[in-house]
Amino acid sequence: MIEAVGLTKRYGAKTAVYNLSFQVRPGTVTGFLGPNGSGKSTTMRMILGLDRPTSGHVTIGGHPFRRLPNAPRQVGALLDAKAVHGGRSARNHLLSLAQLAGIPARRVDEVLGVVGLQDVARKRSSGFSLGMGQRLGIAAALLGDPQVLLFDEPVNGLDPEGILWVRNLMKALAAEGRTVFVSSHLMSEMALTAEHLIVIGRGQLLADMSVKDFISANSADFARVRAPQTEPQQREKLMVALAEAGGQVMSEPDGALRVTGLPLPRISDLAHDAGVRLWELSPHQASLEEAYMRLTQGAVDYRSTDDQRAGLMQQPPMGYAPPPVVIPEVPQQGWYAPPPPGHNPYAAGPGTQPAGPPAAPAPAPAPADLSKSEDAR
Ligand SMILES: Nc1ncnc2c1ncn2[C@@H]1O[C@H](COP(=O)(O)OP(=O)(O)OP(=O)(O)O)[C@@H](O)[C@H]1O
Repeated sequence: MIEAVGLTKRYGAKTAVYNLSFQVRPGTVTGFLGPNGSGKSTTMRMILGLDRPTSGHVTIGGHPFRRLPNAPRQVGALLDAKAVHGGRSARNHLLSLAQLAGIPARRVDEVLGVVGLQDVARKRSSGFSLGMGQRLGIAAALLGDPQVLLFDEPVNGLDPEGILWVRNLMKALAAEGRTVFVSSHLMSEMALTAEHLIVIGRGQLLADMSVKDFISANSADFARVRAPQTEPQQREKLMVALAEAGGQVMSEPDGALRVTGLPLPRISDLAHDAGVRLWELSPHQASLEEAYMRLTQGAVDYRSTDDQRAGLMQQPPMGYAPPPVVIPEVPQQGWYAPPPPGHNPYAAGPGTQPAGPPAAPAPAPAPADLSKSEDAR
């Protein structure tokens, strides 16, 4: 088990991590989430004894990393897959790590097989793709067959097959009773891999709970309702009926209505009573991404100016009750189901907007070189 108590790290005037307390338990994959610059890498580096906490402490199995007997056999980590001597072959890189940790050479060939690099084991790692480098980094983490594993963005650069492989590997390691702590920005992947989440923002704990609880605590399920778009007055009538019955109604860019606060049968009855035909009435469950965005949006440091124009900085809460006639639009595109394949009968309807991909995040300022230990920087 990993246990952090009051963990704080300051770099001069910058507080990277503040008063962080959490436990990472064995037997499950624990996801570590947070916006860029929120302190995830700094926390992982403190867990691994590479950065010294300004205050507080963190232990693995009850010991600070630096006092763990035979640490490489107990803890494996992938922090920066690029931290490899490019002139060495994959096998020689792992052999040198194994030698330092007193691990037999045959284990090197074993882990090369596990990560699927056996055929390129004697090639120089400088020629490796991003995904191959990640696999080599994962091999290094597995070398000592450790009970505790930390992975910082392990699927970075992997193709879909590689992502699936990492997902299954993390789950299998946890199912063997190991402690698996993994950071990622890929929410859809985290939703499939992790059972538990630790979420931080600006260095502080925002959530420590199961994925299921996290989603239900930070999002609301909603109904999607669509009246015939060829008859705008029907849509107006429906909006008024739903709002008068206490529903919170928001307009999606393609003209559908997103309704919270009313169960589906009630929406159906209200539409019937108002004499409005429905083209769609469907339940929608919020995703981990939506719940995450909702929780962390106040803690995002680096944001594209496009996002500001799109209103991502002032997103109204789900409980926002609009005036009966002027219905706000759902500000974030891409959070709802895509239109059906093939001919889309709603595509030409009023209020339809192209559902482009979410704006790319702004490039963060050049980060400090985290591949070196604090003492070396
Ligand atoms: N050695 C350092 N000196 C000064 N500031 C640092 C140093 N290391 C990290 N920071 C700062 O601490 C904050 C947390 O950085 P950290 O890399 O831990 O965040 P992160 O959550 O891992 O980010 P990302 O998701 O982008 O990898 C950032 O503001 C970063 O600039």
